[in-house]
Amino acid sequence: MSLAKFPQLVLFDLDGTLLDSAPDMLATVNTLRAERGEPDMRLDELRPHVSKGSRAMIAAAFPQLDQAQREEMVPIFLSRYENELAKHGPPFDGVEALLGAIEADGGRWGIVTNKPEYLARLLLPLLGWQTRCAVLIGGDSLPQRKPHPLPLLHAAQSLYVAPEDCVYVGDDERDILAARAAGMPSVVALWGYRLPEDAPERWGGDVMVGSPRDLLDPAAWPA
Ligand SMILES: O=C(O)COP(=O)(O)O
Ligand SMILES: [Mg+2]
Repeated sequence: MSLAKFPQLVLFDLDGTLLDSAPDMLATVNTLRAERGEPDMRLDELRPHVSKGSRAMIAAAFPQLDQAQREEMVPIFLSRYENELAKHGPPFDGVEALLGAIEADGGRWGIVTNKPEYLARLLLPLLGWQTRCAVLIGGDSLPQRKPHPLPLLHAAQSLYVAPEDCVYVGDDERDILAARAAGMPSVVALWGYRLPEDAPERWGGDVMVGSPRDLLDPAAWPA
């Protein structure tokens, strides 16, 4: 039997890391496009933008709008997305097994997302995670968001764990930049959302992993 253990606190990004939210985002975008008489966008067109946040998705879905018009659409996008939360996109395959394995090992896990906190909090009970997630920080919970290290440092500190004893798992460059700035080891989640020009091997993560199932082996985590 391996003596390796999971990190005592694992912090996860949400969209593109724990949750395959791209289909929910696609339903949101297509509702807005239908309201404007525009045809549906395809999943493969929207998916690469999902971890870059609502503004990036709006820019991808409505390239004809100027900056001010896109900004006006942000609250409308978020309110439409509230109707689609966890309706079309489940956690990625292997995520439930991984969270269960961390818990069975006596470890804790939490979420640090750039999504507005109220939306992330609405998702927790829909996913059955409300009593299991030890800490949740959203993009508007603190004065700074990822790639700033503050959300990761705050999450670790709130549970009295040193940053170097945590690991952050995320699918976007800003996730890895935030972890590095926080002095926290990081895992690049290659199963998530990326643009063709993104180069995850250059982000400086400690390990790159292809599937949540790969992390079921404690030896796969940063040493
Ligand atoms: O909504 C966003 O900005 C993306 O969310 P994430 O940080 O969970 O990937
Ligand atoms: Mg993400």
